[in-house]
Amino acid sequence: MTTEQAPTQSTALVIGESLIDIVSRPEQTPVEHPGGSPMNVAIGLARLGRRVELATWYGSDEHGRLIDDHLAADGVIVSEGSRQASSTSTAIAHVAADGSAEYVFDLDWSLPSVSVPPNCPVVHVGSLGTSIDPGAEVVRHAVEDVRGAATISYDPNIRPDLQPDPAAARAIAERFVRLADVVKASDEDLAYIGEGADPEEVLAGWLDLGPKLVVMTANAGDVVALTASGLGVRTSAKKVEVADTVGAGDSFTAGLIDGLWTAGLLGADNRDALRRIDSRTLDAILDRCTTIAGITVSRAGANPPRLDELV
Ligand SMILES: Nc1ncnc2c1ncn2[C@@H]1O[C@H](COP(=O)(O)OP(=O)(O)O)[C@@H](O)[C@H]1O
Ligand SMILES: O=C(O)C[C@@H](O)[C@H](O)C(=O)COP(=O)(O)O
Repeated sequence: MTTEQAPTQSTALVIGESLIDIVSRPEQTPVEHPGGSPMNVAIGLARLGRRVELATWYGSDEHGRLIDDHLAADGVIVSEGSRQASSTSTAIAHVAADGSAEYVFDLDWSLPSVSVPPNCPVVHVGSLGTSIDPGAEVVRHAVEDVRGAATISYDPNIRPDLQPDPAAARAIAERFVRLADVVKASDEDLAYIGEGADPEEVLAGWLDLGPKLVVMTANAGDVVALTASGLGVRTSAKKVEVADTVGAGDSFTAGLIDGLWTAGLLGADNRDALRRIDSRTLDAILDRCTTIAGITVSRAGANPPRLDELV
């Protein structure tokens, strides 16, 4: 008699901070939303129908329960050991009249270890999770270990308040760029670490460090994507009425990972195919990413769309 085991469903692993965004607007009472760039990416992927595990670090306090409920609502699996912080981190997001946000953080990022789920074609890391020790060092080792099997996606999502030295922020970012296959950065990230250099040139320079695909987003401006095989693609952001831009880049990143997944370009075995992605496939993926991010900016907080909103 043979026992047949169902194949394990592919699972994306996201590693990074979960926190509570306390969104403060002029002359309004602050509102609390679960946030943290990597957690937003995990939610974005889950809403696009992907199985996602999140290795993160938060407490079992009231804020932690808000995060639990938020992740459970979209079926994101929380890695064991993620809920042992003494308190849940917070980010006060000051939203200006134009919808742009600036953050002030109260953070603890100390996750002790990371275990990778079976059948994991992609690992996404970034933001504070790759820049704040002691957790960032654990993330770097995890990425070094898993890159033999999985595609690595990275978003520096630099917060100058926490990384006041642009050269140091650049050195940290580039350690991860060297390990990554796909990098998404905003023009603001690139301008900050470039210290006066053209953001597009900083982006292009990153291709020499190893990634197969690098993408720059710029609020309502164009998206620029460059590949290691020499392709360059430019796409416009969608014209939408902006509620706020919280989580826009994260929803874009979720769309990017999801699009590459559908195109069969994830997993270490597909690194060369990713490098050779054609312009039609890349154009279509980026166009869908701008739709996803456009929906996110059209509503309050990091609230990315579900699949049925994209038809
Ligand atoms: N004002 C806006 N109007 C339309 N789309 C926007 C706007 N701001 C952001 N987006 C969308 O979100 C994407 C990511 O925005 P960006 O602000 O660069 O990311 P981040 O949140 O990482 O700073 C953009 O490429 C665009 O598609
Ligand atoms: O993790 C952070 O840096 C702050 C988050 O709380 C916030 O949700 C965020 O990062 C949004 O990121 P964006 O996509 O770059 O707007």
